[in-house]
Amino acid sequence: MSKTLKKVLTIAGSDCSGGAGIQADLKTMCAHRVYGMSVITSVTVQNTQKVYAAQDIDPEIVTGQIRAVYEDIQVDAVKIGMVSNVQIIQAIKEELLRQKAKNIVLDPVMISKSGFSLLKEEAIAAMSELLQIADIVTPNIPEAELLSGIKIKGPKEMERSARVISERGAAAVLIKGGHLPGSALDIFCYKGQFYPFESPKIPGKNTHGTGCTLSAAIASNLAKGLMPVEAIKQAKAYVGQGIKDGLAIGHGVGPLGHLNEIYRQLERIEESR
Ligand SMILES: Nc1ncnc2c1ncn2[C@@H]1O[C@H](COP(=O)(O)OP(=O)(O)OP(=O)(O)O)[C@@H](O)[C@H]1O
Ligand SMILES: Cc1ncc(COP(=O)(O)O)c(N)n1
Repeated sequence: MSKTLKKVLTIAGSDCSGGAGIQADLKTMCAHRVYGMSVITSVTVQNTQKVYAAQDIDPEIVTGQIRAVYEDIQVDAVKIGMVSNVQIIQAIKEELLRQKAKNIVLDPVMISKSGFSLLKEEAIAAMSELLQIADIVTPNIPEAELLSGIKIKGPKEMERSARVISERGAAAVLIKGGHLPGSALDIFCYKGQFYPFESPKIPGKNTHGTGCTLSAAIASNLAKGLMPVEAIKQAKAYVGQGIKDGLAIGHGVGPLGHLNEIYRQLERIEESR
């Protein structure tokens, strides 16, 4: 089992309430049956209602965590989430280059759903450093606007914005449309082509960590050998199911239901005994 088990690393911030960040990523990896590992960049103080504070980890400790993992374990894919500041961005870039990391999915996290800045203002420009090493970058609408300088109102601007972000060095760009009215339309720009992924918007308030979950699912699928378009298609379906299975936990924007399919399977096995 351990010989075929794929290993996936998340480099992200901790969400003590379990809905986003490292915690969402590890649950996603678990549900994808890959071995999850984590490098923590920042410890946030948050719940489903609000982010109260964040304590960034020393960049040397971030480097040390990445090195400790890569020196000992073969990593099949890596997802990068909240990176907080310029020094941490540089530390991640240098170490991932040194380790010749492959299958890098970058979720350029900037602002939480509750409006807290998870990336220092001066670090927004430095995000382009990470674009250059990413195989797939997954900005939401406000992040794509900041990275490309294009105001996005619909699919046309999503495509233009994706092209600009590609020109800035990202190998492939998935613009997530969860913040736009209408359906949940994401557009993937890959090797000069556009691939739309559209699904009905699921009503409800369980969308805490949708972006974290999507990027962790894409990384897990890449680790398992899926090609980018299929990896994204399956990851989007996983997020949709997670929103539908959303858990009534907390008083604000609640978490996705990650392992419900596995729980359902276990229940069926128990019932058939
Ligand atoms: N209500 C919804 N129903 C179905 N899919 C959704 C819904 N909201 C978001 N999605 C999908 O979830 C994924 C993440 O999109 P979103 O735009 O919410 O990212 P994000 O803003 O980075 O997330 P987060 O706020 O967690 O950081 C996309 O594939 C998007 O289409
Ligand atoms: C550590 C961490 N990483 C990412 C998010 C974004 O998720 P959301 O936009 O759903 O608040 C978050 N809230 N916390």
